[in-house]
Amino acid sequence: MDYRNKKILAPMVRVGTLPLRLLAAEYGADITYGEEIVDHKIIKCERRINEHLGSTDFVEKGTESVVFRTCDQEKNRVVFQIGTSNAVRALTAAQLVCNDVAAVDINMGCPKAFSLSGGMGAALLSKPELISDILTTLRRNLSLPVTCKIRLLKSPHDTVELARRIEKTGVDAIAVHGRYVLDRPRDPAKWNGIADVVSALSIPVIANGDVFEYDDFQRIKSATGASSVMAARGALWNPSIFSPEGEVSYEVTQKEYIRKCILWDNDIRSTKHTLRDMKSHYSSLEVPEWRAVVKSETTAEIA
Ligand SMILES: Cc1cc2nc3c(=O)[nH]c(=O)nc-3n(C[C@H](O)[C@H](O)[C@H](O)COP(=O)(O)O)c2cc1C
Repeated sequence: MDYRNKKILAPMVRVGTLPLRLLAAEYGADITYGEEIVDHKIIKCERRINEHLGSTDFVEKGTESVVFRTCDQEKNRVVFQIGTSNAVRALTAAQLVCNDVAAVDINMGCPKAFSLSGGMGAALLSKPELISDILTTLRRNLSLPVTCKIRLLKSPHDTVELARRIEKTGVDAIAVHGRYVLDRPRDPAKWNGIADVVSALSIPVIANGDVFEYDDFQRIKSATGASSVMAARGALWNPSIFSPEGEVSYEVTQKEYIRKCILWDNDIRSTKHTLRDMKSHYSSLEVPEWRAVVKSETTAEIA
């Protein structure tokens, strides 16, 4: 996988399932990350071909619960993001999916209590030896690209030192979310913090933070010198953000999203959660249309 000059759909829990990934790609996303999946969870799964949908499913053994669904169409651009705190488990998780995805990524930025208490996400940022162990283990044992996604540390010096250490593990690229662990999403992303990492490394750096419209892809690239750019909320609110032909209306992308959720039998909780995040950006949720969505028990009802 080439990480230069790419527009990338960021990993988003509950949101970055197959329908949103395919939609983002249709509008121009070159690489699409799946939602973070914790190693313990994927390790409990078995791979099944779903003849009916034409998908490859990773289903929790003994249940019908689909933990990760993908398809051939996205095989060359989908990135499987792992939540982990252990090199052996991360490798076991990656080996299970490695023939069906284009790359694997380790989440080192999630500040949520669930991740931190399990020693995952941003908890890794203060454990450089564990980071090296995980990334080196993956790099040595997998033939597909390995990356990680970090946040900024307290000082530019610390961030750059960590990034240099990560580069030494042989990873193919590093994504930098330009916020500190304690920052809120509404705090502005610090693009200069990303620029510091770009100047210090030779591997491609993927810049992430506050890309809300098509022109922002170029803006953040010029400001940071990064090789590629990753968008999360901007792409969730309107996946056509990736389109060089200009954004289409939210009503259109929402409809397309629901259509894909039906086609790929997306988990209803993921569909509702994603629609909620999309919708709340544009209007209050105190409207009859949204109340009807909340009550819906199937995607067909939502449609
Ligand atoms: C709904 C949602 C879910 C997210 N889930 C993940 C995740 O699974 N893994 C991850 O590394 N980051 C996750 N993030 C963080 C984003 O990938 C991204 O780093 C952050 O939102 C900043 O990008 P933005 O300013 O373009 O939104 C999530 C963000 C949102 C809004």
